[in-house]
Amino acid sequence: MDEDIILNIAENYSTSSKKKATPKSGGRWTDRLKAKRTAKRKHPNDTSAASTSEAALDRSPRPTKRTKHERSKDDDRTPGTFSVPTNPAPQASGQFISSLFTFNPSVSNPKHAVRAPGAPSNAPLRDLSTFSGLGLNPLIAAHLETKLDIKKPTAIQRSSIPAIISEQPDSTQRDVFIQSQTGSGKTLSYLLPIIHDLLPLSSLSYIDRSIGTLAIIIAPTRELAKQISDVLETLLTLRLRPQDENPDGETGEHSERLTRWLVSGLLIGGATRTHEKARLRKGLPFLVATPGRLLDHLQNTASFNVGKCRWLVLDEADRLMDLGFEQTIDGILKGLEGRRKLALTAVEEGKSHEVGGWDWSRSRRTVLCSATIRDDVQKLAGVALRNPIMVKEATSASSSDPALSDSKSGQDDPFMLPAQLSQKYIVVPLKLRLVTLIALLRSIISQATRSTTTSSKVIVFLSCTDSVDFHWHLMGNRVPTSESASDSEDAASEEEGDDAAEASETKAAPKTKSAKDVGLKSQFLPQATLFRLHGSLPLRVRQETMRQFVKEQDKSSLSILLCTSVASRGLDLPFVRAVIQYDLPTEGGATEYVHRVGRTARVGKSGEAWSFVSPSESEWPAWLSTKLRDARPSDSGKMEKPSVQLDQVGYENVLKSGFGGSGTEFEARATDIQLAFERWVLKSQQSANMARKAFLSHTRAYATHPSDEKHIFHVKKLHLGHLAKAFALRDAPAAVSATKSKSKPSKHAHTTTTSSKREKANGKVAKKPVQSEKWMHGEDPMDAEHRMNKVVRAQGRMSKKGGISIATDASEFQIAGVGDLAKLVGNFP
Ligand SMILES: Nc1ncnc2c1ncn2[C@@H]1O[C@H](COP(=O)(O)OP(=O)(O)OP(=O)(O)O)[C@@H](O)[C@H]1O
Repeated sequence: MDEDIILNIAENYSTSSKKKATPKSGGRWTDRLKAKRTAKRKHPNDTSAASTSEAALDRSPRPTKRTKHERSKDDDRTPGTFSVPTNPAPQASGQFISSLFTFNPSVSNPKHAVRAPGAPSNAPLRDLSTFSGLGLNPLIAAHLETKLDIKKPTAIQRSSIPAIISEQPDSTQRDVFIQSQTGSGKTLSYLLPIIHDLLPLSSLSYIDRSIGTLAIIIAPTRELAKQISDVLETLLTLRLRPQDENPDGETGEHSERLTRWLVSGLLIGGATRTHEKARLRKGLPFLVATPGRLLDHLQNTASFNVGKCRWLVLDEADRLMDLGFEQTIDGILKGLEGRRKLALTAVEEGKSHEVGGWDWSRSRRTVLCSATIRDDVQKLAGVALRNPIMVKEATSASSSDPALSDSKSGQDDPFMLPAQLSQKYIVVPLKLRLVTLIALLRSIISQATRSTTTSSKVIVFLSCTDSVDFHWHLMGNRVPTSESASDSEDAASEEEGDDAAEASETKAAPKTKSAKDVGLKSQFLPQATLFRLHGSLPLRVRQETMRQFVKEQDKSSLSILLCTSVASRGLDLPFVRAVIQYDLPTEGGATEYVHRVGRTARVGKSGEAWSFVSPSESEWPAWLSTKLRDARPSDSGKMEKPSVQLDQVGYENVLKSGFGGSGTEFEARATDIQLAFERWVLKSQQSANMARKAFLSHTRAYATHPSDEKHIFHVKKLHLGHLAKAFALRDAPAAVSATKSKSKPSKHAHTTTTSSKREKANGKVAKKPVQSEKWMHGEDPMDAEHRMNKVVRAQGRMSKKGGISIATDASEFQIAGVGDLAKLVGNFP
């Protein structure tokens, strides 16, 4: 099955790539000249022929000529099988190891230097605004300042707090839609007003937790729910005192913890239902929950006392919609309404033991938060919100009014990003993706260790769980065991806890006995600890990962988190220096991009966002920038410019920065690392399986880009043989999948799709296994490696001879000399 998919794709690629027009510009001048000459030879009368010539498609940076024999061999090649032009591989081996730096499509150079980021747009305000000046209970304001070091509100807090706590009759009955850029403090913008509203209930003589649930916050993922719950608990542990008491004294005769009754609870699955029911029975005035679990208790837990609920918050509304929670939320709204009616009827009929004084005339208010406004979010707002006020950031004290408006006003708003965020992209040939990632991470580590700030974390987004698992094991040099490889398979479903998740959580428990063992060291990334996070890991592994990743704040110890989009929404991970989108989002398009990059540049801090773009995806940056909005003031002084541009950085500069050396030395070092990774894949059956699985899952994920993005992301445009290299696979995809389908080494394994098919059709059986399989069976793979190294060295010499100008700006970030790197590679795997 897998094999068929790959074969089809590979054949399609072959056809389409030949039809593809060659760009007339971009690449090195030697390559362009070469292409032009070749085209002229083939089509002497056609001046435009260079753009379509086959020869021009080969944009090798190596300016050597291929022999006729080599050319014809290359032209016959099927995707994924590549010869080494200057050093033809021995025919006997049956396999060629593709050089990293040959046969890559040309990549145009950056058009301009990376621009300086703007002034922070989501930082706490510097004007005279204060929390108490916004009308917030001074006890809460004092607590924020003295205990949490939060002194000034952010722009969204300045808009939302007065809007939510307002006692104007027309405001108290209205719901609220909060839209604000990422990392702008949305959580406090609703939590503070809710605590402000509930705090006065502390003076009621009968108040205790048995009052039931008064505020519910719904979050789309377990991680986010846990994070909100942690913030809430910090706020609720305030020892709030009446104003006439000494705010400095921790204890005192008249000291009273007003919030003692305001207990908060977390419903996210993972715990048994019986345990959750027991907590609900005791009473949880604050509840943070994932949608499915909440609905479950609304439908099945009789003791869930929620009839007096005053607040419902739908956080990360766009993610809730992405995950298909529309109906669940509808069910929750109906469930809450039903329970309220039942409670009220019970009071009216005298069946309830209610103490008097409760204001039943006050209806529940709903707050919906989102960093983006999309049609589906507006649809949800239409269902969940009643006569909503739209709250957006007010950029100055006097502009707080314009920040409140009818919810429809934001209809066509593009997504806004923090102005201080530096957004960069690298167009990387597929074969070079893996080594470029390593180089980029090494550069970032180097900068982080030399920087005076504490930002020392990097988040790398990948397309799927298999790819996260593979890269984590590969970069951490951990050969997967059946236990570590099966972590994902036995664990809970991606998002929140339903029955299956709960059951599998329990079942997976013995396998994850070492939940603490979630970080790996990488030889190529000195001082860094590698973590992984995806929705298929058991909950306790996910939680331990988050705990350790967040805990690490020492800049001498850099943390790298490899993850899927599960980490993109709402997670507030402090000190994230950079977000790398190694794989661009397959779902959610620009919205997902905004959320992912929003993990850095939070509350006024600086941050970098890097995106890996394949040559066939080169339209993506322009497409994306039309959907984004810059939060920097425009020339006219207006705050929001229509769009923001991403800056391109040349992949060669990244390689030089990460691997150092002079001239083209970085090519040899990148090759060494690539070969070390390839050896790791060949080291064991598990590693090889993991690499293949990651490759296949990634390819499948890639095929799920929505149809309106297919002009940029189409699997047919991917050269699967080159892509295999990025998964440290030496085999062409067909051989990969053929090997996958056999538990034993395949007798039918071939290096080319066509020969494989042909021989199968003829009923012939190949006698020689491919090189990689030979090595698995005790034969030496080094011949091929030596050939590849030789080619790279030869290229280096020839590049210099060819007079290509080589930038040597690498030393700025150089963190390991040739010797160090060689030693690292030597020790790996
Ligand atoms: N007024 C403030 N001053 C300083 N720090 C603040 C302030 N308000 C919030 N923060 C901190 O800013 C960080 C980000 O806040 P929060 O997670 O609420 O942002 P967000 O807007 O919800 O982000 P996202 O859109 O990614 O979900 C938190 O660590 C929070 O403690």
